[in-house]
Amino acid sequence: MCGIVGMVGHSPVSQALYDGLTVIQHRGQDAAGIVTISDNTFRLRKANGLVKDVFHTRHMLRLQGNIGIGHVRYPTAGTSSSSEAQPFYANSPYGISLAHNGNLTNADELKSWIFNKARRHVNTTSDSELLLNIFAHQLQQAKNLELTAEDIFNAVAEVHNLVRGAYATVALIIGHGMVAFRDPHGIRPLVFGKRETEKGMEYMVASESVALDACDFEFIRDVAPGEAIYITEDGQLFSSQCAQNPTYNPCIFEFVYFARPDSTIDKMSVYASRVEMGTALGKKIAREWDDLDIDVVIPIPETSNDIALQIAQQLDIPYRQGFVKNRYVGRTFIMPGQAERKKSVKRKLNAITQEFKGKNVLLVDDSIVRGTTSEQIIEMARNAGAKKVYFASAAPEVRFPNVYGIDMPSATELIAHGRELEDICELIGADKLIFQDLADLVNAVGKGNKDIKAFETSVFNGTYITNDIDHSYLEKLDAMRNNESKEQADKEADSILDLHNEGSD
Ligand SMILES: O=P(O)(O)OC[C@H]1O[C@H](OP(=O)(O)OP(=O)(O)O)[C@H](O)[C@@H]1O
Ligand SMILES: NC(=O)CC[C@H](N)C(=O)O
Ligand SMILES: [Mg+2]
Repeated sequence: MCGIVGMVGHSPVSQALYDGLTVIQHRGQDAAGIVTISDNTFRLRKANGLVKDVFHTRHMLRLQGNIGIGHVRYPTAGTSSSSEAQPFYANSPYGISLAHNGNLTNADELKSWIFNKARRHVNTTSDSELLLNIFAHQLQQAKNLELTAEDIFNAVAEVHNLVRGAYATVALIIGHGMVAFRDPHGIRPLVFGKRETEKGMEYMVASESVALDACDFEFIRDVAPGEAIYITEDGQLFSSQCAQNPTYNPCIFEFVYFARPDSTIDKMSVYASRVEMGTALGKKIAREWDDLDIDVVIPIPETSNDIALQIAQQLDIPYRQGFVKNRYVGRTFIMPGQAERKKSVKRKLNAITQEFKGKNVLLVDDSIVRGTTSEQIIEMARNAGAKKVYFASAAPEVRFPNVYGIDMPSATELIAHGRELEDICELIGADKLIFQDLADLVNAVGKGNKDIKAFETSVFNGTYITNDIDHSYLEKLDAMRNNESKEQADKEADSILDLHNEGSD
């Protein structure tokens, strides 16, 4: 999952963008970038790495201007090459720069369209660069040199007509301002807020509300599915619904894993939804495991902490933090390669022997995806002396690939794909295993906003909300992005793709 942020201010914005990116770092650890506008010129710095490593003082000094956007990347299309770090830039019309969270599902079609209809060449394999060029081409159709808000909204409407998939997007247009828009299903989150200053109102858009909190912006609201927000360089705000048939289908996995608990997405508190997940799963455990002989409930840090505490309370069993998390190792699931993910679990988590020795422990995680974490953690618990190791997942079995911005392209890499409970339990080495039911998960998250009639839940049930995903699409995606193919593509991209507009060192 990537993270995006954008700001229109009355004084330099680079520090607020940096701070905003730092608090949404959990959405992407691979690359980071900021672009600002000063004197009608883009100032860009982007590279592979964490926010703290990509931006040094010399870069921050270069990022002048009162308007800018930023991105943290977790690659889900193309390669991990720094040439595909964001924001991307197109020189025509006006000079546009764009950052994208999500994944387009008709990228091949769009690539042909952009060449044949717009005669534009896109040199990387990134779907986000395609999105930028489609948007740029549509803006080019405006009649007058000076763009109006209506011209911008018409361009977004045309983007919605052409592009399929998930896209929460923020873009800068030189001489005009900042545009943010969300796909017509609202799959990826996007919020905006305001901050009053002596010089006037400032605005920020971000993937998660926590970025607004960190930068002292007051939350205004979520950008609606299909809606676009346009803020001019001098701070006038316009908004318009640009999709014909928008529906509200946020990705449920944001609540399970991706988002920070202190964020609110589409009026639903991520923390509250995790507590509800704990209540529901606790009830299921009490219902289904009649010979309840659990001595202690232990979370697998960090995302499952709130869920495990609630399960412990529900079952009236002690809760202990039996694993210590190394604060210098990031999230393992969003690391780009399986080898690195596997190595990182032991570097990240270590057991406190006293909490395991001679006890029946219930380990709780938010989800089991590839099984990388659960398998190693259960072994660690046994090595620490646990008598019995039970395992609970706050999400149902993940059985289907994701095509909307979570890098799970290959069904065969998912431990629950084509397997039933007993097989999965045996594979991860647990004494007992339990998964949340999908209806309970939907209910736990949906409690916060009764207007959401359907979440994007494809990884659990194989129903893709955009209705354009079939077997052959998934086969192609698998061939292109399974572990081996990705490694190969990354190697090739590093050696071939040296032509890109990266900010210099
Ligand atoms: O079955 P797997 O493929 O291992 O994926 C699931 C695990 O990965 C995530 O943790 P991660 O380390 O990414 O981050 P966290 O610290 O936020 O829990 C998630 O919370 C699970 O623990
Ligand atoms: N996770 C995301 O949102 C990724 C955005 C885009 N598809 C990329 O790979 O850069
Ligand atoms: Mg985890």
